[in-house]
Amino acid sequence: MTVTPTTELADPADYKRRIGKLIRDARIHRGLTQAQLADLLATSQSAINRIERGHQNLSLEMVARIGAALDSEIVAIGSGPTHLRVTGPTTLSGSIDVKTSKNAGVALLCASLLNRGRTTLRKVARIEEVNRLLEVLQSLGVRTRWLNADNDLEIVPPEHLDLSNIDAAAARRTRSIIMFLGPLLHRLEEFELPYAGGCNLGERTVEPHMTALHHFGLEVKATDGLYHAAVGRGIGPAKPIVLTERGDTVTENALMAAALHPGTTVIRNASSNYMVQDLCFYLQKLGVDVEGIGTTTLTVTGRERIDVDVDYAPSEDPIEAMSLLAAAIVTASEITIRRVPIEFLEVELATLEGMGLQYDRSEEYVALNGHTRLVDLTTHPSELQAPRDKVHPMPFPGLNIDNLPFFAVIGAVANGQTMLHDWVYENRAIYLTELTKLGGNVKLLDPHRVLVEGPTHFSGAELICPPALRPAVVILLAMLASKGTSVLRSTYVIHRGYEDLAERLNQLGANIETFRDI
Ligand SMILES: CC(=O)N[C@H]1[C@@H](OP(=O)(O)OP(=O)(O)OC[C@H]2O[C@@H](n3ccc(=O)[nH]c3=O)[C@H](O)[C@@H]2O)O[C@H](CO)[C@@H](O)[C@@H]1O
Ligand SMILES: C=C(OP(=O)(O)O)C(=O)O
Repeated sequence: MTVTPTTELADPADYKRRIGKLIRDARIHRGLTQAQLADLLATSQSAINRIERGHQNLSLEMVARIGAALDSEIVAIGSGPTHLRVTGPTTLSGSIDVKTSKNAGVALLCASLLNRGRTTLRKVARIEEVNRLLEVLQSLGVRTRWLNADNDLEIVPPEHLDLSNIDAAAARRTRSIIMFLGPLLHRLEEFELPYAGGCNLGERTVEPHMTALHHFGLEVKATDGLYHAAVGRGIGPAKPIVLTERGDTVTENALMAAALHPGTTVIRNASSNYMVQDLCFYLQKLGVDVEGIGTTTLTVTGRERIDVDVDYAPSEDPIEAMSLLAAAIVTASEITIRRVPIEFLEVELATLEGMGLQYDRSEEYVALNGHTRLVDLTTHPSELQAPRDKVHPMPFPGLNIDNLPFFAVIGAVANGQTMLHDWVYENRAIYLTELTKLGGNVKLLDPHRVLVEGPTHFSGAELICPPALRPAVVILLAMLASKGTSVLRSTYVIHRGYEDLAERLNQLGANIETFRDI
């Protein structure tokens, strides 16, 4: 990724000179010659000279390496927000692989706390949500290590977990911290966890989690930004746990609590969604008996203690696959999206077919987890019509709630009116109206219903990322189709769930520059 630090008004040559001067000052401060710094960086003295005079474009990696070599905060990559500058309209071409899912990644990181042995997770998406959870795990004394460029990740919990130094700032940036409750209730009798955070999607209850885990003796009081948890020992579910909402993370929390409960637990109205299935397959590798995977009744026979070295490869992300499909559709491009977890995208594809999307689908093959069915999809530029009926999500095997927002930008390039009904989130649909700033015709009928009228001729504009992952990506995709230059500011929320999205779209022919204020 090339990151260009900038202030909005600075001329590009000027910020290169400013960075060059910062580097020169830091080098002199460290008492190094240009040749000595060049040696440390395995480059030439003339390259350092060019950098210091502001005559050289710098990659993010190079700036980071210079910062490390000079032990200088001044040239280290700052912690300020990153922004994207998109030049469009773009036509994409080529192939792209779907990465493994954020939602299985975070569940598996939490589940690794059940195991006293070593967990190796293969090809984990290197995204900010994972980074936050790794920071929290490390602050509890868990050893975590990226093993290679394939993003294989090793996790080794300590004999005793210490919550006294928990990284509360990292914990508060993710909702997934709530999934520490299930594993922790077996290891600690009393503990505190910061409130779950994450995207701003309106009220999101944690009550179903508390009710499910109460069956395992967990009592939680929430005050002063903390969940105060106390666990009654020797308590296990006396009857099936009936979830009041078919939520993904609540199902995962109940599964994790059941995994270390040495009896049989039945979970009804369980989610059978992709991340839940990945978690179940991992639990099976830990020696936990799980029946009913892919259905809404899970029967788990847990173990008193789990201590195994285990290797697991989570499956590909259906939401990233949908994002890439949407990218191809809005830019009217022919691309091949490889490793699409087709069983979690059937309704989305059927809806798109109904709208007129032309595509080819390869034979199915199996993901590295040994279970999930994958295909490669090749899109063809197609004239789309708005769907006759509203597009609405349902728990799996319905249309995934996280895929619904992409139908806003797809509806915008289709002929006619597309109605989206997001009954799930109190406050996510509202962000889709940001498409109007790029020329879209998007009306919020009420907090849950959006009407999109197409076709749209998008044109570039400057926007701040909405504080919600999928709507933010929807805006980015519309920018790919927009004529002229667009700027999308403060993109952390996108990095929360996508690894190198801008760079990977650039490999397909997009023109997206990442920059940062200094
Ligand atoms: C880390 C992770 O895996 N996150 C996913 C998970 O979050 P998670 O499992 O945390 O989702 P929530 O429990 O917050 O559910 C999302 C919203 O749907 C409501 N609700 C849910 C189920 C139900 O049967 N009835 C109902 O009303 C909830 O009250 C909430 O407002 O599931 C969400 C819904 O699929 C996805 O958007 C998230 O990407
Ligand atoms: C809402 C989402 O996730 P999370 O549960 O991490 O907020 C999402 O993935 O779009």
